[in-house]
This record gives sequence, C-alpha cells and structure tokens, in this order.
Amino acid sequence: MLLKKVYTLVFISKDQQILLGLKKRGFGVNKWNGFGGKLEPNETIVEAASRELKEECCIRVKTTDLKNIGHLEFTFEGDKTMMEVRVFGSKLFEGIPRETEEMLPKWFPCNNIPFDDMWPDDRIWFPYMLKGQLFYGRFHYKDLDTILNYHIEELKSMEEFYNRNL
Ligand SMILES: COc1nc(N)nc2c1ncn2[C@H]1C[C@H](O)[C@@H](COP(=O)(O)OP(=O)(O)OP(=O)(O)O)O1
Repeated sequence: MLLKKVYTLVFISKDQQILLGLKKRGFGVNKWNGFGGKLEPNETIVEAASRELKEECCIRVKTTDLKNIGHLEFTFEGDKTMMEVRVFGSKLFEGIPRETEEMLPKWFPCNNIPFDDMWPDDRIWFPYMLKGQLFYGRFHYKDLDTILNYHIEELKSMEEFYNRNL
C-alpha cells in the first residue's frame, strides 16, 4: 500500500520561452524545474500552486489563470511513498522573476531546455507539455538518477482522467 503525497508544479511561459528555476536546496537541489511544492493544510491545489510560485520566484498568478496540463506520479525503489504531482501552466502572470532562498529563476527558449541538468523524467514528458498536449506520466526510479520503468500517455481531458482515476 502506497502513501500518497500531493505536490504542485507550475510552468510560466511567454514568447516561446519557459520559466525554470534552479533549485538551491532540498529535494531536487541543483536541478532546473518548474515551481511548486507540497500543499499546506486547508489549501486547494491551485491555491498551493499560486502560493509556491510567488514564494519561489516572486511571480503572481491568479488561481483561475492556472491550467491543469498534466499529472505525474513518482515512486522510488524501497520507498512506500508516491509523489503525485499536479502540473499547471499559465501565460498570464504579473511580476518579474526574482531569485529567492529556494530558487534561481531563468527564462529558457522552448527549443533549448537544459535537460542534462533536470530530472530524467523531464525529457520524457516535456515534449507533451511543449506541444500543448495534456499528459499523464508514471515513473519508477531506482535512485535519483535512474528510471527503472515508466508509462506516459496523452490525455484528452484532465477532467475525464480524474473522473476515471480518483
Ligand atoms: C522525481 O522526478 C521529479 N521530476 C520533476 N520534474 N519534478 C519533481 C520530481 N520530483 C519532485 N518534483 C517536483 C514536485 C515539486 O514541485 C518539487 C518538490 O517540492 P519540494 O520538496 O521542494 O516541496 P516544498 O513544499 O517546497 O518543500 P519544503 O518547503 O519542505 O522545502 O519538485
């Protein structure tokens, strides 16, 4: 029986560029990623997504402007926890990205994503996100660098996916 922990992951984009942050501490340190984290008590998923974005790079986005674009699940060999990551995207935001204690933000052209310095799973599902396709991905890691097996699929609708699975 797996213990599920829910996380958010937000990607802001503009003019064929995507905002990534270099994680400065904790899980995923020294990797480029979107912005996100765990839910706080009594917080909805979109509230958590918007809060984490602001805390990690000072960008503000309305919860109603966050579009759920994907769903990821991560498990690690020998660990009974499943990380469930709700992925959001938005082109509507306010503010200029600023470095915080947790993240160093930087805009990357969509055709020059720094996959060598990212989680290995990103190479597999980013192409769906960059093409504007909804996706579901499930990844089982042997260790932090090695994927043992995975499943990825394009989704027609996130609502249909959640009705089917949750
Ligand atoms: C394992 O593969 C992963 N790939 C990708 N692309 N993203 C991942 C992976 N595992 C976790 N993530 C994402 C999910 C979250 O957005 C962050 C991790 O969140 P964090 O542990 O930093 O959560 P916080 O609540 O901010 O943590 P603290 O406040 O306790 O530091 O990475």
